[in-house]
Amino acid sequence: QTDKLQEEDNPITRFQNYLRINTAHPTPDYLSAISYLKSQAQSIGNLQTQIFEFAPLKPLLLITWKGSNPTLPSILLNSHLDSVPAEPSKWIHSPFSAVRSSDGKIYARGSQDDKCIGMQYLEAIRNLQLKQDFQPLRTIHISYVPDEEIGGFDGAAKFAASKEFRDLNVGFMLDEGQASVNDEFRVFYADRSPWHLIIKAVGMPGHGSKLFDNSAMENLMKSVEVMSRFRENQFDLVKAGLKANSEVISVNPVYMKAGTPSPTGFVMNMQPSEAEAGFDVRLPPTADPDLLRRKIADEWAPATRNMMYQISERGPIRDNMGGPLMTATNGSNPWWAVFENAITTAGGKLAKPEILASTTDARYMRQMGIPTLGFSPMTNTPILLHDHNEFLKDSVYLRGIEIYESIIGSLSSFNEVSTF
Ligand code: MET
Ligand SMILES: [Zn+2]
Ligand SMILES: [Zn+2]
Repeated sequence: QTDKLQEEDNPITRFQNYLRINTAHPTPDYLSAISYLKSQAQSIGNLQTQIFEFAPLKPLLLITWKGSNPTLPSILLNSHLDSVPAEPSKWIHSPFSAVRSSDGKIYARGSQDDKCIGMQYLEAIRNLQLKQDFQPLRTIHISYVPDEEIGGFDGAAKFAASKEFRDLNVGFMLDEGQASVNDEFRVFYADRSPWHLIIKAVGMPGHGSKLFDNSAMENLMKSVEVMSRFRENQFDLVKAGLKANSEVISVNPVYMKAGTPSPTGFVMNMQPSEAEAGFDVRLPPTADPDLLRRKIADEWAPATRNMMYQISERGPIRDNMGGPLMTATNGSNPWWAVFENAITTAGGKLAKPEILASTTDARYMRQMGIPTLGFSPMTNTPILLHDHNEFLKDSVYLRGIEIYESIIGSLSSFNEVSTF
């Protein structure tokens, strides 16, 4: 057969092809993702590519468009290669099929978080290269990093601390943000910091019928009650409109583990001697981590109630001066106005800068002192990251490319000598 249907090559199909690479944990296909992105860069031309491996089997792709004045600090556009897992049976389309519905919704794990921006950066550069009169003054780098969804320790953390990163002389960076449900673009100047908290109770085992004090389950449940009250108090501040979701400390249970297993489930007439629960905790940059540590030790998991706990702090929470890890969005940061103007010039409206409720790799670069904004150009879009049926509309995606053309054009042409 000679008339084999040739697949169309356009921004949407190129996005779909990236989405079809299964980069979900626990076995993200980094090699296929990188080879796809590299081939995209080659098809654009005039770009250099480098692959780093700061940890074994954790490749990182760097794409570079050299500026006419490479001595000026460069611009870095970051996105992560990996995705969280998906439960295919709960999706209306398979999570790695990137099906486009008749109303233009492209369904895929990663469509919002964050493969959209990874491809939009490239499409914007593709378009800028077609403009005869455009040549970047500053060098533009795009980084595709592994492992963001599992903390970034073998990805952005090692990258940011490397000599290779220092040599890029990055002056300003963009990383992922989050969708906006209205027609204003959202921008994020800080992230909340994640802690993984595990609390564990031990106690005397006993017959299922026996009432006694200090069982492991009783002790664990008391802690859960105390923590639920704290959670409610924080949530009340949000519900009352006093604080944004991202400005309070969130504590959400993510697993509970207890019981004596049996072939058909659990032994029902035994009270277990051990019980544990895991929590996702997020601290806004203004929170006092010492205060929370004390609260955990004294109230949430007190040794007096036979409780043990383990806090795993997932990344930095303070800057190098001991202050909150955030990027200025005022006159003290010359990049801010360039960014803001670029959005306006493209006909976009920008919402008031926010703290991100979740966490991104940006924290590692902010810690290196690099001004970093979180931005994913998705307006009028429900926030579906880590959710079932994650999708992005084709029209929103294409509009995002135009927004990035404006942003990348402005940032790379910014001629002021940096003063910080
Ligand atoms: C725990 S590190 C951050 C991973 C992911 N981006 C999240 O916010 O959950
Ligand atoms: Zn993400
Ligand atoms: Zn995510």
